[in-house]
Amino acid sequence: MTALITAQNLSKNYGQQLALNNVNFEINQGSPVALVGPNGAGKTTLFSLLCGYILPTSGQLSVMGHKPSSAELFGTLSALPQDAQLDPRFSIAHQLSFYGQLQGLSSAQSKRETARVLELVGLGDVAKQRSEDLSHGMRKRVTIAQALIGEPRIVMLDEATAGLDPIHAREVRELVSSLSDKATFILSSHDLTELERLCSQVLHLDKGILTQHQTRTQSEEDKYYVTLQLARLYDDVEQKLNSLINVNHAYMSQSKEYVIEYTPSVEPFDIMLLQFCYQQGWQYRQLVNGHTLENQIFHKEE
Ligand SMILES: Nc1ncnc2c1ncn2[C@@H]1O[C@H](COP(=O)(O)OP(=O)(O)OP(=O)(O)O)[C@@H](O)[C@H]1O
Repeated sequence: MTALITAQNLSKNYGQQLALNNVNFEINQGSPVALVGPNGAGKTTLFSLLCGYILPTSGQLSVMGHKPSSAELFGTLSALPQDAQLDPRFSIAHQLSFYGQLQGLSSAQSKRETARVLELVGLGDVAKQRSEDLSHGMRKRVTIAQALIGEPRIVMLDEATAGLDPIHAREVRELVSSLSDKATFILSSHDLTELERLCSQVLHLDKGILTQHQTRTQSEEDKYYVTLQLARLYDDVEQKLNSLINVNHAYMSQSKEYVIEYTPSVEPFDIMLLQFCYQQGWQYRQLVNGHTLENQIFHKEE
């Protein structure tokens, strides 16, 4: 499969400030991709490079085989900035049609396109309303509809759920998931856990350095690991886990959370472990096969 986006030895300096440091990655068409990292990690810089707003200091970036700012990519990639606002003076339909016309659609085409994208985000009935009549979550969905005008193949959403309450944030995630067959979404966020289930690939940036991680598919080397989260702190958990016959090594990865490497046997290890928790009187919160993504990224210990 040809990659949709390829970055090779990509670096970006702002004067003395190194924002991206020799970054390499590939993004294929399909499931959403998460771009995660703390403030100042380089996420916006990477988005800006992909959009062709700025040029790399060194290295190559290719979007569908073209340089980001090239004319061939017009209309195939869209980006929604974190602080995208709707104009309170105009109806939703009026604004979206205007964006359609900016993309080169005729008035009639842009009206049809507006109806299509509003339908896609489940807001076909708000076309005549103004943004102030809509909830926060609905406004966000309208801006996502705006990003879908012209059927781009890549849609980049910067902090799509920032400032939304948990219910609206979940709605946006579900919307992105349901639209994943229409475009490849790249979502940036500070919050890894919110994107872990939605995205199949995570690009983790920190101080301009990138690491790539696959979610969902469990790698071979992760096969005989489980991550156990207990509901509370108990005494000597690590020691007791290490005394179990099938356990090769258990360590506390963070408060109340333990990563356990085991040797498989006839009895499924997870059942045995839960029975052990029950015998010890330990209440558990969750048991995950393999390392959690958070552990893969932040707790590469031992
Ligand atoms: N125009 C600029 N001039 C100088 N330095 C900049 C510029 N833009 C970004 N930087 C610096 O580059 C680094 C990466 O910034 P960037 O905005 O890409 O990070 P980010 O991950 O998007 O952060 P946030 O989550 O806070 O938006 C930071 O150290 C930032 O201060």
